[in-house]
Amino acid sequence: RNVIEYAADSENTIEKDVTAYDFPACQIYCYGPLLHTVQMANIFRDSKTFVDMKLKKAPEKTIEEFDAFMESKNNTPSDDDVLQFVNDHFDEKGTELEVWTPTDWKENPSFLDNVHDPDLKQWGADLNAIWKDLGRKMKEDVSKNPDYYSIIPVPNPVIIPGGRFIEFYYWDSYWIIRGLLLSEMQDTARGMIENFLSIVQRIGFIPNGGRVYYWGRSQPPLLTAMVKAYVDFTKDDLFAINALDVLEHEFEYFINNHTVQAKGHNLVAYRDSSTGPRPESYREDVESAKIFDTEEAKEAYYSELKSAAESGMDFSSRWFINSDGTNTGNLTQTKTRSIVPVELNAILYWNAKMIAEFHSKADNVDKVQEYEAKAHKILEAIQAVLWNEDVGAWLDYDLINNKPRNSFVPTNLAPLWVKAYNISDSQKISTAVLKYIEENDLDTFPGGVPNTLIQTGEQWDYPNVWPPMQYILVEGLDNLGTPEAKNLSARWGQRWVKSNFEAYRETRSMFEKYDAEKFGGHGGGGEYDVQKGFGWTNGVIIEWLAKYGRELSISGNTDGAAPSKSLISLLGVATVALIATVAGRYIWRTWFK
Ligand SMILES: OC[C@H]1O[C@H](O[C@H]2O[C@H](CO)[C@@H](O)[C@H](O)[C@H]2O)[C@H](O)[C@@H](O)[C@@H]1O
Repeated sequence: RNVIEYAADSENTIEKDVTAYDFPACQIYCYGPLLHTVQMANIFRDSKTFVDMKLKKAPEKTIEEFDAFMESKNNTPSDDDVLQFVNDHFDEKGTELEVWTPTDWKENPSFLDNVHDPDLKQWGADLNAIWKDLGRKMKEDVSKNPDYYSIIPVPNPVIIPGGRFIEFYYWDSYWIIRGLLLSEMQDTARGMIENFLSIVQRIGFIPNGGRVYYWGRSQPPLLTAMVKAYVDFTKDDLFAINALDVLEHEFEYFINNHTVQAKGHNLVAYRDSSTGPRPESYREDVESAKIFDTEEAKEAYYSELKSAAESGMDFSSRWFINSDGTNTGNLTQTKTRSIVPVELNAILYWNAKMIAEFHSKADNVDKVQEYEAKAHKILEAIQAVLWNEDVGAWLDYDLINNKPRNSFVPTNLAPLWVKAYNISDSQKISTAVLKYIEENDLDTFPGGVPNTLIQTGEQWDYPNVWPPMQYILVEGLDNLGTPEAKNLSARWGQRWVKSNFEAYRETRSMFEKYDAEKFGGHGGGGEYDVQKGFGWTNGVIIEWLAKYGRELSISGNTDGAAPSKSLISLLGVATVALIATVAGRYIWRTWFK
């Protein structure tokens, strides 16, 4: 049965989660000799291009013709031969989609009334208009002939991230949906959430993005939070109540498929259930896997890479564990499956709390107790394994060396965002966390807080700064509620808005990531060019224009970053030298002349 047949089953109780074999299109786009031959021929600059192309003939027929083609070329076709085969059998990338103007788009959403600075107001209006560029609708043929496409059919149009990402991405959609709600586009937001609910009903979980080749992994599970955002904005409690079965299913899917043990507690870690290299970055993975001698070792490495992709942080020194147990090294030391990540556990705690809250709206007393108890267990585990009193933050846990990973990542503060701590400890945590921020010099970067303090060339490492991570930090500090934490939160939020504005003023573009070192600078590195658009970036800025718009002004636009500790010590040395020189001269003149 294919995904459409799953959808047609109205009862839709999912007995198992899907595998690649449930998607006939997977024999083209997820694994096998055709995928290998085309991706290794290096005919497209971006490996994602090929897996996004539509088939001209049914998958089985295409495979048959591919086998004949290989035989005719003695199994050694030239790159030009392969290109010819691709042109004969595939349509261009993206032909399955139409640009879609959201029907509920409004010219002057009320968040703009909160923005007083005229330049920022105009920028807010420009961002609101970008929703129209990022709207995509699937052509009817996709649901009639899903086997001809790698895209996963969904009932409603979507807002995409932009650039090379022309399909939905799971965690990106959380910030997109919040931005849509503030832009008064409730129908579009609801349509996207309904797409996700239908995907869980058909597939059992939400894949990384809207393509069959992402079938083996998810992304940070934010569907329940999307429903919560929708209900908070619309007060439509019934929407949440009706979604409960699906939300529970997704929650259980994560627990059942991601649980690991640490210090006697059950926690969750990212993982992937497919085999082989990432189809969308096939050649890159095969190349970097060359250092491994055996097929088994290569396979384990592919799994680590795909698990890192499930985290959304692909790739980063955050996931490196080298032989001495530290995170220096390179991509081939990626060991995602052996690291207990702070934010994934915090998000699951949050999901359990929100599911309990939705059940309480329906007076389902037993279910409220059940999910409160699940939340409590996760919180206990987070407290016992991840919170680190000495450091003043939560730390990922290394299951190979059985020790915390004391290295900065914004997710170390993710429990503040989802309130995964004892609220009565707020003052103590605030003191500890602010000391941690100070010690790591995190307030000194003009372009935002970097994702790590280690430079590896990977896109989720220094100096790149990512919108969802700024959001987690800023909202987390705000939630903490102490005056000091709230003050820092507002400064970081406003700095981010100003820096994004500076980049926009210079380039007229919104980027997927930015540069911590440069106020108004965009990010780079990793395996593809920096992308523009950009869904989550726009969502976060719209939210913070609404939040800070009355007090924000960009006249004399500067970062307001604190001087770094190294700069302070440099200034200190310079001051001492100056005083010594002046004093020396005085002594020389008065005593010796
Ligand atoms: O093609 C390489 C990788 O691209 C995606 O990851 C990046 O973009 C996503 C969309 O904005 C974002 O969700 C993710 O955090 C980024 O790292 C994709 O999600 C990966 O699976 C893929 O391998």
